[in-house]
Amino acid sequence: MNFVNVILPLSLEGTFTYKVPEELQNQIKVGQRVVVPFGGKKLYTAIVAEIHNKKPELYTTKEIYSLLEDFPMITQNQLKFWNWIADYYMCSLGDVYRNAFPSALKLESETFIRKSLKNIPWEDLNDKETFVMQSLEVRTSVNLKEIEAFLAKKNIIPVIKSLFEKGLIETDEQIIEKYKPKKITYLRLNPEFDNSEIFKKALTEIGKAHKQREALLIFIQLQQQRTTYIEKGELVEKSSQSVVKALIEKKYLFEFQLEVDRREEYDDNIEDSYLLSEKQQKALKDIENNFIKFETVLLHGVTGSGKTEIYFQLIDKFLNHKVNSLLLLPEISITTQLVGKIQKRFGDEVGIYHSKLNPNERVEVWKNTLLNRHKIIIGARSSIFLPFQNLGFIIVDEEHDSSYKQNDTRPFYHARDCVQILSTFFKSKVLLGSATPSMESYYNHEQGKIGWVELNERFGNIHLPETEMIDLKKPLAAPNISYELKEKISQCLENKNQVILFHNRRGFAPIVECNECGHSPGCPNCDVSLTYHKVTSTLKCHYCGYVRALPEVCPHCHSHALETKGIGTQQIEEEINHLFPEVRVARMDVDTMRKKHAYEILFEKMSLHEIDILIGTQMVTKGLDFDKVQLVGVIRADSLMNLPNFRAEERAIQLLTQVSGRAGRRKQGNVYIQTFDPDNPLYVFVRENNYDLAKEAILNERKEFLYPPYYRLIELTFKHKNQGKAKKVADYVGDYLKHYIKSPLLLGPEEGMIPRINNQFIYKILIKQPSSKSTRNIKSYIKSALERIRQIQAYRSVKIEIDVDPL
Ligand SMILES: Nc1ncnc2c1ncn2[C@@H]1O[C@H](COP(=O)(O)OP(=O)(O)OP(=O)(O)O)[C@@H](O)[C@H]1O
Ligand SMILES: [Zn+2]
Repeated sequence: MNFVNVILPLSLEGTFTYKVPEELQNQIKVGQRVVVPFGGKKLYTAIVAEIHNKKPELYTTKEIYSLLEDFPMITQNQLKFWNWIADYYMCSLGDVYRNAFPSALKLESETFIRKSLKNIPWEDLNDKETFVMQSLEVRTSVNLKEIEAFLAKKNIIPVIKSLFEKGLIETDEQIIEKYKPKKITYLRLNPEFDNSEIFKKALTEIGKAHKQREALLIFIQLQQQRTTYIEKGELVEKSSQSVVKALIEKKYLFEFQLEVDRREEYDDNIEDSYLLSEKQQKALKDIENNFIKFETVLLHGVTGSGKTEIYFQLIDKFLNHKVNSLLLLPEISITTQLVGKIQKRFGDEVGIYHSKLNPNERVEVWKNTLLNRHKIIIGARSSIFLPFQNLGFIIVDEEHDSSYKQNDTRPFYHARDCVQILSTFFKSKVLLGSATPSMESYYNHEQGKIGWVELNERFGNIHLPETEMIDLKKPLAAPNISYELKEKISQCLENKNQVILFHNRRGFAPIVECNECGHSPGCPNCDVSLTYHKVTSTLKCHYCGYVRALPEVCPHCHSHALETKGIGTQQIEEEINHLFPEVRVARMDVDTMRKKHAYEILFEKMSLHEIDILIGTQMVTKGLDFDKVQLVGVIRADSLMNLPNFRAEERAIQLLTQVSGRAGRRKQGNVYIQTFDPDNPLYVFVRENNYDLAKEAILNERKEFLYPPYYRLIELTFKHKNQGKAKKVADYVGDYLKHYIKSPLLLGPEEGMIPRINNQFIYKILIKQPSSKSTRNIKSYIKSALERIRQIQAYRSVKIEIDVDPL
């Protein structure tokens, strides 16, 4: 067994073979981290995927440099899971590795150079070479990135090469471990002082240094009281930095360091579980019965029905059988109320994993999971990648939520769907929960693949809120607030209750337009209009981040007739402040929630009733559970329906149902939906709380127009800064695929909905396939089309992304 195949953190197909040096042969295991050279002098951290003795015939193998630890960081199950993801989502194993593994554990290679021992013949060097050698006079070693500061990038390699050939420098690869364990400094007494004679003598030697003597006595006292080590910080606090330093210098005390967990211990009281209501009890029983027959069960429980409590009791039952659980939540909910609730119940058994953790905290949760220290993991979508031990139960809360799909970096996976595979490795049970289940889950239920449990009553037998439509064509109290809504808000506030208002656009106004010439300032990098942010008096692009000051005159015709069109949350806030000057208003959107702990502060204020009206984007629709929210208002429902996406209606109904669900969770509440089109049949479903009927309508349409869940989609995106090139490659692939896939199932290539983002022109191809069929063939056609593209030099620079099951 002297070869290994490893996974490199690169977007390259397959694994790579290396030779194992003799001294490592007995130590190497699958799943371990190793350092390997790749592509010239670069070093990477790779993961061992396979150990074998098949010597590659076509090339000579390089050797592994070193092992990073003597145990596997990746489990066998994870390797299987990574392979499945790479295969299904059509990306490389390296893409999965890069995304699934904590960044702090992936070492980075940087080439360093240092001076050799040879004398420097300064007069023979050209000025570029002189620069480099001078920098090495002041520092022993410099990396190539730093040289970019004084030499043009393209010159660096030739200059370094020449100095190298002259024997003046040596290159030197250094690996930088990014993960820094947290260390605490402790103190101990000089062991010689165990002998009381020596100790007495030492005390006299301290002489007049009273403070030192005092500190030493405090230390001894502490040590007698404790079974643990004494932290240096504690003694410093009781005495002073300089005194402790002196004691260490005089060798009365010795310092030493230990690694500790960054995870803070939960030291509050543990709460008992609640008594379930009759309905909850029944739902729980139904779920358990369904698990006898099905691996996956969906709990369809209306908003406020107490699904969380049912999750906890199931987790508890699994825990009693020594089985671990994973609770997945949409990204936003993770920073909110549920985390506190689960910690109150399960204390230190819980590990939390999400994107707001810093890299070191991520490593710790990873290691603790590997060591089976967390019996329960609560996390956002990326937590499916943790090295689980003994995972027996997985819950996907709000399973319909689109944040389970990763859409910014490869792999473009959907956590809910991946969980179905993950569970087969562990033979675990999966519970999906939602008040507004996805069409995919309905379909799976129809197909007999998953069990289904209904919980159609709110906890405490409280009625779901009463919903009314308000016609925006009637006179208005403010540009976007009807008299009726204003009146209802006043009443709600008079009764000392709280209000949530939902609008799906952030900023002040999506468009600034000139009334003279019709010009609307757009983003220079993208084909979109800039959004006006009044607070900062700027125009921002929500796609690439471009920002400019609001121009005083029209950039096109120089008139002063610039006006804002459309509305954003900032504008609603302004109108509300104007209508209710005495009232405490807060806004919740990406712009206000950027700071760390912004959510916690806002939720605290909401629970303490220090906020009367909360205005926000989609963020306010998810999971919030505040006793005093009696009124929910939707500013403009039409803007949800009119999005050009086949999922627009499904999403609109889900959003309206979810946001309505924030109202009246302790006592029946009210929902007011403002719209220009109150007769739209979709609103009937929302008003009557009839999600089942809505789902029928949506599913019929999906079937007719060949969309999910009846058809699977694969979307190809072509991007290039040269429009012609992007189009050419898209056409080439389209023509190739036409041989195998016929018209209604192959759409495009066509321009992206936004034809240019961040200076990249975009073309798209959409492929459909009946869900009953495997996508294997389609995927192989796509692969061979892309292989052909890679053969053509001129086309290689076009970026091609494959999105399997796009949302
Ligand atoms: N058995 C119980 N005893 C006491 N309180 C309960 C019980 N079950 C639920 N509750 C309370 O009822 C409220 C609603 O429950 P929960 O937040 O779990 O609803 P949900 O089904 O998750 O709703 P949503 O889908 O709207 O998020 C919570 O404040 C919860 O603490
Ligand atoms: Zn832009």
